[in-house]
Amino acid sequence: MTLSRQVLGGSNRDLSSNFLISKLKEKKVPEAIMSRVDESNSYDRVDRAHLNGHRNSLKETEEGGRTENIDINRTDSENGRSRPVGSRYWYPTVRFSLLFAFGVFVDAAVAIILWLTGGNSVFFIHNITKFNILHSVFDLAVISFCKVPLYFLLINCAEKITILRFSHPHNNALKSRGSLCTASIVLVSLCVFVYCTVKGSFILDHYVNDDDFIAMHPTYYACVIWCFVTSLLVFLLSAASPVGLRRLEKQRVLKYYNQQGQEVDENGKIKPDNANLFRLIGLAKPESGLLTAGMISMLVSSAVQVIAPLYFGKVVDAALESMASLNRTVLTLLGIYMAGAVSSLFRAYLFTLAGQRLVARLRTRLFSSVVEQEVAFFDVNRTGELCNRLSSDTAVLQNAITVNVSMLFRYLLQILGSLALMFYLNAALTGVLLAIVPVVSLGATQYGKFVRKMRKQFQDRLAEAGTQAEEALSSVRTVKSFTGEEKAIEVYGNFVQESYKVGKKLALAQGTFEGLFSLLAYGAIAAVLWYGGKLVYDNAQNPSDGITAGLLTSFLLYTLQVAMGFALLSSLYGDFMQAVGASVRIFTLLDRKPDVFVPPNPLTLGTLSGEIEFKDVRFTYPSRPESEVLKGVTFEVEKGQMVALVGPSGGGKSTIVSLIERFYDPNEGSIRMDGCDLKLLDLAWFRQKVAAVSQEPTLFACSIRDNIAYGREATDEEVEDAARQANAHDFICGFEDGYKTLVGERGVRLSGGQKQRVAIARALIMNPTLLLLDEATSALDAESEHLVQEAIDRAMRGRTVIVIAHRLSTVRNANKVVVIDKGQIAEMGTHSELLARHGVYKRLVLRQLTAGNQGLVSHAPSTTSPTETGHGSLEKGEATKINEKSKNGRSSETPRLVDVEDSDNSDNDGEYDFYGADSEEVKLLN
Ligand SMILES: Nc1ncnc2c1ncn2[C@@H]1O[C@H](COP(=O)(O)OP(=O)(O)OP(=O)(O)O)[C@@H](O)[C@H]1O
Repeated sequence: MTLSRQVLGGSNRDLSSNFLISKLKEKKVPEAIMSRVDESNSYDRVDRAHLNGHRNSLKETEEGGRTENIDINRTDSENGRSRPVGSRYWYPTVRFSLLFAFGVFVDAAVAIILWLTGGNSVFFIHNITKFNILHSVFDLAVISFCKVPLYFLLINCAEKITILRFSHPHNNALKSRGSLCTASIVLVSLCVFVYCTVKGSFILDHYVNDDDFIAMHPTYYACVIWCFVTSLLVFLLSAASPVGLRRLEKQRVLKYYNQQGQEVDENGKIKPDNANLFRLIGLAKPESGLLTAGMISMLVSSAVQVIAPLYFGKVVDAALESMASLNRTVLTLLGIYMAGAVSSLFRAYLFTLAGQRLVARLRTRLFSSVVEQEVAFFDVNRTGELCNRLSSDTAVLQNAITVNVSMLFRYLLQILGSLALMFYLNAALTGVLLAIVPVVSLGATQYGKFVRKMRKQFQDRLAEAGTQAEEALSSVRTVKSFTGEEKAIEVYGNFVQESYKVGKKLALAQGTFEGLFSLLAYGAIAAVLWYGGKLVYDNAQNPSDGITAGLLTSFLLYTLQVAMGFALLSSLYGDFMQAVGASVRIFTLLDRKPDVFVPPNPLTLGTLSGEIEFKDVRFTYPSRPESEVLKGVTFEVEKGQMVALVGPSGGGKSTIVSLIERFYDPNEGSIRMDGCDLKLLDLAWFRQKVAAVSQEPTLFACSIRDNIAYGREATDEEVEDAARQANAHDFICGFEDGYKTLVGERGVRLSGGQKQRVAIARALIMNPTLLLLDEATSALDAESEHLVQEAIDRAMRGRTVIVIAHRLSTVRNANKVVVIDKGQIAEMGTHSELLARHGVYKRLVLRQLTAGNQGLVSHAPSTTSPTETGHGSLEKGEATKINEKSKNGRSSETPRLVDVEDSDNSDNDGEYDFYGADSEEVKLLN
């Protein structure tokens, strides 16, 4: 909805309102708004706490002076945030009072035009000089002229009082003033309606019963009918005005402003100007050349459409005249149609082409805007929904901005051109037709509103169903393995059913509207036919009277054309409203700035050694602000070191890795790379130096070669070299298409182990300084695990590595083991140091081993039996002992997480000597 009018001003009594006003003036805020702010009225909604905060921050800035140092913890303004200092209500442009005023204006204009049409004739003069209620419509024109300012004044006053009453519901003085205003509107409209009805009845009575009745000019009859119909409508609208005006309370929007006068949200984030019609049309600016050419073609084709019925009539008259005349007229008509066909071809081609170009550009822009969003954005926005924006919303805009705009102009030209010619052909007949138009238009507007609401609901339901389908289809393996097909079908079916319910209502509304519309349209045709037939009859009696049969034919065709034009226009209204909805969503995405701190001068270091320092890092996921995930984590990783992160599931290990990749920024504390805060580094440069291999790597649906070379341009040799290092070369060569083998969506055509090795090759080809690993274990068979482990071991050499460790062999080799528990560092040291401490780490090792799991971090129940476990996972001795333990009554197939204290105190007596591979460890565990 286009919001433009600000009515109430919020000002600040605490902070000098002069300050706000001067700031607003600096930003060239329109005078209208300024005066409202200046009013310092009682609708003040300034958040005092915010203002005080703002005042403090101002003070700080003044005291601190200007400094070149960037305080990266105070990123508010850089991220487009500044506290709101005031708020105001904005009201929609298209609201009751304006619609009412517009309607009254059109009503008066048409009435006056109909009166003036009788000009240059004796009727016109007699109308004024010999005024008679039965023969003049001068009185109707005067009433129409006078009622416009009166209604404008009254409705404006009523609206102001209604708005004041929103804040002062118990003010009796306001209440009575409001009632007086409303009563005045109703009274005036009632008087006008009564006068028009009485006058109309008199004229009708005399027209039908009085043989001496002196006929009026034809348009004066139309004027009487018009005034009767519109005065009834205005009276009904006046009676409904209290309800219409009160709706403003729901329609108004509270907007917040910062000290610069920019619109912000409650949190102070600058809000983009999301959707207005000009911006929507502005999207098509690059296509202006095509659209102009299309418009010219459209003008020609519309002109043909307007002229054609005239020639239809001429053909009828020519047929009654002579054969030669008929041939000539039909040939001319054919020529006109040919011109119309050629121009229609160009019109359709040019507008559709412009639409296609626009949507292609919009989709690319939208996709790049979405992809550039911070990772947290994707935590709260579902992929299916975003895909919907890209596909359906852009398609709606494509049609609205190009094809629908062309249709709008076409139908308008068709209606206006036809009406002009109709007036030219016979003004009285046109007047009869025009009297029906306002009723139809009002119905169409109401219908448009209803359809807009229903379509939005329908689209929303459909989008939800689409999201469900996308989720189920993209995880079809999981769905099938849990025999979730029926559930997925049911869930999808429910959403489709919901959309169907709305669709049903929409269908009913559409049917009802079309039925009523047809009734009115055919009624109009019948009325025209009757009156036209009478004129043809008069013409047959006396050739100087009435009209010819050909002219009536033309007139009927014009009537159909006007009726169709109106019908199609009303359907366009729904489409435009849908486009406005889609544009709000699209502009919101297009305007959204990624919530990531970008330093003014991003740094790139000459060399990156890979030293990392976490200093008192605290972090909360934006999507779950109530629970802090990292609670003051401090540790260091030296150059070339391998650091293992271990700890219970959900402790925060992956979060640490995500923070290093800068998917998120810490809320407090800092992460430094080679002594430099991560936030100050050039993000793209930094990410080139870091490679991550996750437990379940995602591959793209392209060839193996393209997957390996995803991070950078690489030669075939480099790709092959990386694949060799990752133990992937042999299996790739085993495929028929070798490196050109397509891996399928998310790599479904490769096994888990193969996928991981391709992912390792993809990381290695980047030659990263820092390698982030999430070791995978459970999903692989012994042989793949061995190959993957070997590839990982090789990849780790000569780099700084942070690994979320699952294997004893990994932690044993780590320079440092960091135990993360409940978002804090529980312990830190080498494997043997930690075992000697009898703390969380030791308990963790015992628990996992007792449960028959080989890992230090259990994510999923292991399906690998201990005897199958290869060298990469557990040492031979370790496997044997676990197996023995299984035989002792604890099945390794059903891992049991025993109570930590239990396992520590009772179960471990002499049982955990599987560390026999290393006698020191065995002692420590016992
Ligand atoms: N994107 C996210 N949005 C909100 N909360 C999250 C998100 N990712 C993780 N969490 C929460 O943060 C906490 C730590 O998760 P994290 O994945 O870092 O743990 P972890 O130690 O790596 O666990 P695991 O070993 O099971 O992978 C968990 O409580 C988790 O629910």
